Amino acid sequence: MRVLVVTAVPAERDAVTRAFAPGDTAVDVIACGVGPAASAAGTATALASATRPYGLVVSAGIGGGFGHLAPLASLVVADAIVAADLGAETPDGYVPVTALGFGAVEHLPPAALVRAVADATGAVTGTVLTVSTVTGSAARAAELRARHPYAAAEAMEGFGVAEAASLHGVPVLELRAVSNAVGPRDRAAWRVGEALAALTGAFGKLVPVLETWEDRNEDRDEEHDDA
Ligand SMILES: O=C(O)c1cccc(C(=O)CC[C@H]2O[C@@H](n3cnc4c(=O)[nH]cnc43)[C@H](O)[C@@H]2O)c1
Repeated sequence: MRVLVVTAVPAERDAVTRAFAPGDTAVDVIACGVGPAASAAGTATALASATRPYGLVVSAGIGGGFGHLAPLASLVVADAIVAADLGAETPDGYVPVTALGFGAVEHLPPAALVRAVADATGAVTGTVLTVSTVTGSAARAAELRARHPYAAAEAMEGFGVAEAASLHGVPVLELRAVSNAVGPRDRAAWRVGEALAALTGAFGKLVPVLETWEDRNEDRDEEHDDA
């Protein structure tokens, strides 16, 4: 199975790439830029121009962690990838686009794969929010936590990657290494180096997981072929 890993910036791409042996052609890692629009455009382009199809897309990088669930340098694997600010403000509060009759605000990665990734890497599982604006206040963090009680992390690309993957019928995962706490802005407190090292460590443990998952999927495909 070929895997496409999508990061925002080159430092994240290189952290993921460091985990793989030179010449391993089963995994392609690309940096598409910051935010859901750049990541959706880059992922869709990569999927559409692939000469051999991808069996999985992974949105990966650093992210903000919610409270005690996801401390600095810990890992979060998404059991739900949720667009947290795709909607409308109304007098009664925020309304997601789905309540307005449009689109989607959530993608669900394959549950068995999420469990396997969590077991292999020690990642916490939870909702990973996609935001267009990094949270910078305690009030906004509390608002997001109230709206998404299972949120473990926030980042800026997962939902864009997931929309593109969904359009192409490819399953998606999101894996984040926590560089900072979600809350009042304190850029000096971000621990980017530690988070990137955690990301490399996590991907080093993922290869056997992906191979096992591929085998199981192939078994399932054969069962379907027989039916
Ligand atoms: O400054 C650096 O050396 C550096 C190295 C690698 C990556 C960065 C970034 O700033 C990447 C931006 C990327 O990070 C995600 N992110 C991280 N923390 C948060 C957060 O609290 N809320 C939302 N997003 C966050 C996000 O996905 C950005 O694309 C810097």
